[in-house]
Amino acid sequence: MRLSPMRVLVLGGDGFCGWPTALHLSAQGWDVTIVDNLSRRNIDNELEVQSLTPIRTMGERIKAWKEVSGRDIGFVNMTVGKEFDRLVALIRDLTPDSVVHFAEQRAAPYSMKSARHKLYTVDNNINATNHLLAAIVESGLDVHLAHLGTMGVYGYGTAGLRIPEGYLKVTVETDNGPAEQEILFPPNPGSIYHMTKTQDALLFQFYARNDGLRITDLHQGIVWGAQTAETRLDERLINRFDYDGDYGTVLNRFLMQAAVGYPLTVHGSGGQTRAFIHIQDTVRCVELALNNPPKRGDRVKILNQMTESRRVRDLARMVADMTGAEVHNVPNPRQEADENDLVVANDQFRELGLKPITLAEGLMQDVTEIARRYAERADLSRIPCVSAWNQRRAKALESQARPCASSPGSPNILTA
Ligand SMILES: O=c1ccn([C@@H]2O[C@H](COP(=O)(O)OP(=O)(O)O[C@H]3O[C@H](CS(=O)(=O)O)[C@@H](O)[C@H](O)[C@H]3O)[C@@H](O)[C@H]2O)c(=O)[nH]1
Repeated sequence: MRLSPMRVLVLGGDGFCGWPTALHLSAQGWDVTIVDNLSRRNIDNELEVQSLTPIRTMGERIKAWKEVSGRDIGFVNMTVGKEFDRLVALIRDLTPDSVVHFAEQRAAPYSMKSARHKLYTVDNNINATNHLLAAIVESGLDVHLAHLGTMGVYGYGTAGLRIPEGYLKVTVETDNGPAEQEILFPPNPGSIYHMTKTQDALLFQFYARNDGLRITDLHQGIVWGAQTAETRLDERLINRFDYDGDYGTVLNRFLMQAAVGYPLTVHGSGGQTRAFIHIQDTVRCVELALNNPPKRGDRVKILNQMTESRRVRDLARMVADMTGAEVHNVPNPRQEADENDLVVANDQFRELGLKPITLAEGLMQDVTEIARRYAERADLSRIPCVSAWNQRRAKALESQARPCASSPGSPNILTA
């Protein structure tokens, strides 16, 4: 029996999912090292926006965790997709059992902002994944890789199909009659960001088959909530909270908008149905994935990391009923279906023992309270989503923009 703690590298451990995951794994007894180039903080500078919650420097975060838990977390400042030799040396030096890979630009609107943002997202994300896979091979070590992927690889036009976990059963005609096969689910990304995750999936297929790498790809839905058991322990451990039009995700945005008295920004009819998961379940799922890796020689293990599907307008209604907020239907900057159904299989995590947190009012109030507590840090001019997917959407935004601001800084609402 192994007595030393399991070792894990958390790439992208400074981000919204990475930081609470690093803390959770450390609390569970894993020996954690964060690898991050702090790019998310630099993008805040570029966009001239900041996390609603006052996040601390990496040094302060790690010091606070040591004080609170008595446990050490290591930190290496590195760009995963650019510093190959350092990455190989780090893996050889630390001999991790697992690597969790969050080190990608994760916002669809940011990836669609301009040509430069498309190039950056493709370059950063695909190189990070390829460098990591090649580095694991180069190290000669048997390291399990768990990657944070997205539900968005499936697309949202699956016409009532219960979306399986990564692989689709198909019947093909052969000379001996019909035969069943399982193929990788056909990718159908809705943004450059989502497209990079579909490319990652191909890299995983190749390295698993060619080099026998053990890989888990977690197809995660939209995360909501802000805090986990560990980030709540001390204000210095607080997680980031994005509310701006590029990085804020829909439910957290609605809860924040309600808290600061800004009408809820439903894109189009709000008939878009998406998969959701609470941040506490995210960290639990990553732990479950690390504790249940595929065997060497197995195909890539793909799990749908979501707990429930909801329609955007239903979420807006729930938040409005809870808080009294107004709901505005605004022109949709995205090239996406106005209405879609979404039924998703998540049997594997349930079989591993996940007891999903659902959209209970109590937890939504928790987020609202955080938003209220830090409301004075909000810059309301950063709330509208202004990154358009294409010229047609950009024109629709421009032509329908009718500022109703009565004073500087008040909501610049677009009416449909
Ligand atoms: O103020 C808003 C913001 C968004 N939406 C709509 O809400 C839906 C979801 O948007 P989102 O920004 O919450 O989520 P998305 O861009 O899909 O991306 C997020 O969720 C993905 C999971 S999934 O959506 O692909 O399942 C992750 O991969 C990404 O990293 C994460 O940023 C979209 O139809 C969008 O048009 C609104 O109606 N109003």
